[in-house]
Amino acid sequence: NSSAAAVSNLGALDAAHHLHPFSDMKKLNATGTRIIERGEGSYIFDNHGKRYLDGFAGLWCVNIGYGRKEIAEAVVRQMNELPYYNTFFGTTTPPAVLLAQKITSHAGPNINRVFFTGSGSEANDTWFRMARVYWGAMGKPTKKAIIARKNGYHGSTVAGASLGGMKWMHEQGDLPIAGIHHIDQPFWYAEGGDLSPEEFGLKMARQLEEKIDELGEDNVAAFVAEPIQGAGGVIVPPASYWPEIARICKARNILLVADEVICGFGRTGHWFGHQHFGVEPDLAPIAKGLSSGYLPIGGVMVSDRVGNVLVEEVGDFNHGFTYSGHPVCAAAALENLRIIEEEQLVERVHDDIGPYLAAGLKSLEDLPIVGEVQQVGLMAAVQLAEDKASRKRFEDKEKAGVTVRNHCLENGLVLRATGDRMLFSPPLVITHAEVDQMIDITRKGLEHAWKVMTA
Ligand SMILES: Cc1ncc(COP(=O)(O)O)c(CNc2cccc(C(=O)O)c2)c1O
Repeated sequence: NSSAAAVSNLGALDAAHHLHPFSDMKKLNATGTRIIERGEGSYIFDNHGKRYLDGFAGLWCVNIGYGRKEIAEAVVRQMNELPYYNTFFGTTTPPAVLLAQKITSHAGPNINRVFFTGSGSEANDTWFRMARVYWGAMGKPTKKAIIARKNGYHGSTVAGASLGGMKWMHEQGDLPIAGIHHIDQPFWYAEGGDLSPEEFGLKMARQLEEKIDELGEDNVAAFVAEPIQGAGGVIVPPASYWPEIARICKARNILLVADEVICGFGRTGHWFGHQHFGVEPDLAPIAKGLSSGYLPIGGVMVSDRVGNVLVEEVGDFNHGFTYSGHPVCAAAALENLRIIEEEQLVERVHDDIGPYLAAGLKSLEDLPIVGEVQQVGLMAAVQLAEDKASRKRFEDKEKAGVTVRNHCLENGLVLRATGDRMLFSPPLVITHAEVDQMIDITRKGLEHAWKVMTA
């Protein structure tokens, strides 16, 4: 109901007043922005009424799909009852309590507590401080260093961006901050050379042990990793990787942190990605699918190993946010999880639509441009290649990915390209027919890009 003039002038106003994340604003102002107005199921609609199949579920997050009125109704009820109150100074609110309980009911027997935040980045900053407080309380205050991975992504706060391994982010703002170290990523296609995936997985995991030896075990607090790297390109590690990582964390007495911001809440066909790999984290940041993006909320799932010390030994943990456990955001997340539970969406991903997507993606493998397909549940990547046999990638990786992405967009499909990897992360409610549509449009985009890149 904003004024008609303003609505018709949104593009110009956007350029004049609104700085976008991760965007070259000069280029964006020149090309203009696509104004998204509506969403329904697995589709979004722009202000010209054009419909797009959202193969990326917003930003990895709209797990239950768009337009679920139940969440709006739960939010209106809570908003009218108690629009905000905090959980500082001995107070709490029913949605925050009930949400913490519901999350931990899906997180395995050793995780029984949640610390709430407003985003996934804040969740990473939260465990970053929590891990050091934990080791202080354990009488090992020098265990402060965090080991993370190149090409990992953990957010845009100072600690989140430092924990992340994206060099091009570190260069803006003189990151990483002290005390954060990176080892290589388990990206076999690009970095495995002549090693088998299994050998490469072990080799990459053993870099953790080497880094611990280099830093000194008494100086290392934790290792953090996404079960499957998301923004880095949906990089599924070889099967040998996670068991070895878990073994090393246990043997060398460092905390294992699984960043579940993308992998959580059914994305992999399990409630959490670490469950797909059979490892148990001591700490796990969450966000995105927690509320399906309907309202901003994040948190850290805390194991009893850390939680009991935090409660029994630490006293005041001097950390937290105004919106930690925000009652309206928590109400939206509660309703979101109820839908995921009642419609058995996690099981659906594992037993039905995940395998269906896998079959669809497999049908693309015959294309000359497809170097590799990786998929777990409803999280997948198609690696583009100039020469399949040698795993040779295109010189201009960005151009290859953008060419596929733009062709798909023209044909009504939103896909994410990270360099020369096409990423899929559709809503968990996507139907078989919509997967067929997604695969068909992707095939056309891949064939088009092959012509462009080999012309
Ligand atoms: C693993 C992981 N951890 C933390 C964050 C940070 O969450 P917040 O954004 O809520 O602070 C993320 C977020 N991941 C994310 C966010 C925005 C864009 C893209 C992309 O792949 O283009 C990915 C993430 O993927």
